[in-house]
Amino acid sequence: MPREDPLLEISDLRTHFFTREGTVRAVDGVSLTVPRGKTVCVVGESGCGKSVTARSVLGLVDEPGRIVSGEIWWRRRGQEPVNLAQLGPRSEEMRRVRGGEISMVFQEPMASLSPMYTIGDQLVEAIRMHLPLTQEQARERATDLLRRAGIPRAEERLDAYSFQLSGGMCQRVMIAIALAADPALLIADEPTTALDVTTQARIIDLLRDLQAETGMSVLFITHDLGVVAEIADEVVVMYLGTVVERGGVDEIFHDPKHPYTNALLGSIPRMGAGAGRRLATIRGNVPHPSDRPAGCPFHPRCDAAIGGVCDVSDPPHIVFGEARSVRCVLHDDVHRSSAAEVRA
Ligand SMILES: Nc1ncnc2c1ncn2[C@@H]1O[C@H](COP(=O)(O)OP(=O)(O)OP(=O)(O)O)[C@@H](O)[C@H]1O
Repeated sequence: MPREDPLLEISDLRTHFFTREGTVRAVDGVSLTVPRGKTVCVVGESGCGKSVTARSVLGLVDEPGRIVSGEIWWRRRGQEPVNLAQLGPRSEEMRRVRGGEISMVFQEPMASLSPMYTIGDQLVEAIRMHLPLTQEQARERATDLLRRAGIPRAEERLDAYSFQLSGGMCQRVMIAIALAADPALLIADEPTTALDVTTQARIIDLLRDLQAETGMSVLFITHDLGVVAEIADEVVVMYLGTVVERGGVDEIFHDPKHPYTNALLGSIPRMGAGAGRRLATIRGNVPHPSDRPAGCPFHPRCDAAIGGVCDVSDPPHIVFGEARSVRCVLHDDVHRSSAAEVRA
């Protein structure tokens, strides 16, 4: 079956940090696709390289990091594709893409807004940076965007400062700013992590509604599979700088193939699971990327690991379909039989 139209295609991306202590391979061979009009969730524990992947797309990798190889194809309709990995972070083309065609919402809404300027000033500036509108037209658009982001008394709020608003309201303002230029792709990096549970749910609903209304694509980064179930069309599971499994949201939840995906699913609270029942946690911690285990990076924490195989060889990449793949020896006939020999 031909794959849906890709808007963003990341291929074998490597983003490393060259620190005094050594090279941190934060993103080490990531490939993923965001189809037009779909929501793709990138999930994994803290430190797996989710944020660095997202920041690489927009040329926002902090010093001493840089993209060392790979491609990030941005495919605007009717235009030649652009490899964002090759654009200078401050180049004119990257500035046009960043905030205009692709925009990003971060985890800490309070920290992203300036306390020195009103919400309206910041929103109008974002609009005018990308659209040829007069001050008055931009202010009208700003009111409309705040309304669409679910902010009551939008016109009054234009004159408020961020410190006068709650965290949830600030995140709605950030979402309004992100939508200022009608982006084709919204990257949301843990946008609800800093908010209380009720506000989290409202923000997720808002993003889902806005996605349906505008038809934009969303790349949503989270460590929370509960959120993934709410919002994703496709899921990318990351572990220690690599993609270990990809699939449609139902495939990931009902037919997980990687032991890491299984372990993440085991740690989601379930309705009716019984009060006081302990949640399964994944034993051990994600190692630091500069201390990557040999073989499969997950093997020291994996209950299904095969000695002499998983701790020695890189896991094979098994492809089941265009958007369905896993990196694990358990799903490879050739490797499985050699593993059986090792065990015999
Ligand atoms: N400026 C930096 N210098 C050195 N290492 C860095 C830098 N920024 C990130 N890293 C390392 O890159 C790795 C991946 O970080 P990243 O923030 O992408 O993880 P993540 O999966 O998004 O986790 P979280 O959910 O905690 O944000 C981590 O080990 C982190 O320590």
